[in-house]
Amino acid sequence: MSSHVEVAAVRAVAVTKRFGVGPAMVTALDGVTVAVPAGRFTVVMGASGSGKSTLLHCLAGLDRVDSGVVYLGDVDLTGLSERALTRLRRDRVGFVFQSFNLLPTLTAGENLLLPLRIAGRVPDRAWTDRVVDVVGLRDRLAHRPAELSGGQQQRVAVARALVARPAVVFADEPTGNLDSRAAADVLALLRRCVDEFGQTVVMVTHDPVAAGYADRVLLVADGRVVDEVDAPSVAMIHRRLGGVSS
Ligand SMILES: Nc1ncnc2c1ncn2[C@@H]1O[C@H](COP(=O)(O)OP(=O)(O)OP(=O)(O)O)[C@@H](O)[C@H]1O
Repeated sequence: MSSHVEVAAVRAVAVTKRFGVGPAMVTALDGVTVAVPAGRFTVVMGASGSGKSTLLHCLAGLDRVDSGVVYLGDVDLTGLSERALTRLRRDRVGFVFQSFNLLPTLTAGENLLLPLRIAGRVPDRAWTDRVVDVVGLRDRLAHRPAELSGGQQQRVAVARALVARPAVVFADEPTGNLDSRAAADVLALLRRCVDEFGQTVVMVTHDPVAAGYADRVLLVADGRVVDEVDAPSVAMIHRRLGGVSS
């Protein structure tokens, strides 16, 4: 038996989330209890509409839950005011979305420092330099998004998520708009953030190949986490997905 004690970076306990009312009501999360281990790369998979993005948004404090509790570290997000939640998201959470969400008028360098500037924080030069090197953007910092490839834009977005040293980086289909080569670059980059910085990463994806980069895969079906697979092979993910996505 392992004596290793897994520390959760973020946890959901009996979380329920519904959208709409009456006959149009959808239960997107149906009593989810799950822990995301710190310093690991966790991937969330499942069929379309199974609740993956809703789970990510609830874990990240982007969406309020209807019942249950979400803990980021030991902070109960459900007990926070809007203001406190906004501050916590700004200081403790990084986001990467499918659409890169960069400001077109700013350079890559300005984009990646924007959240810190908005927060009134002074960037840590040594850390920012390290992040820029890891994402491989040193010679692109003066370029605007339109002058960058999709893969490069997404790497700026990953750097932007990292510079504030968040407790958790949440990524929702970060490779969804990329060709397979750029996607592989971004996935390798996220993997490196975990291995070199001890960053906690949680990523929603449809792509079993992307799941092959993960330490753990959470399989979601009908608003529930129905399986957890450690150190999955791509073939294993295909098999398990086949079992839940009918
Ligand atoms: N804002 C919303 N209003 C109404 N229903 C919603 C809303 N967001 C999600 N839903 C519903 O909740 C369920 C779960 O949606 P969610 O986006 O979490 O699924 P998903 O697994 O991420 O799907 P996909 O892979 O297609 O992105 C779906 O039935 C969806 O239609």
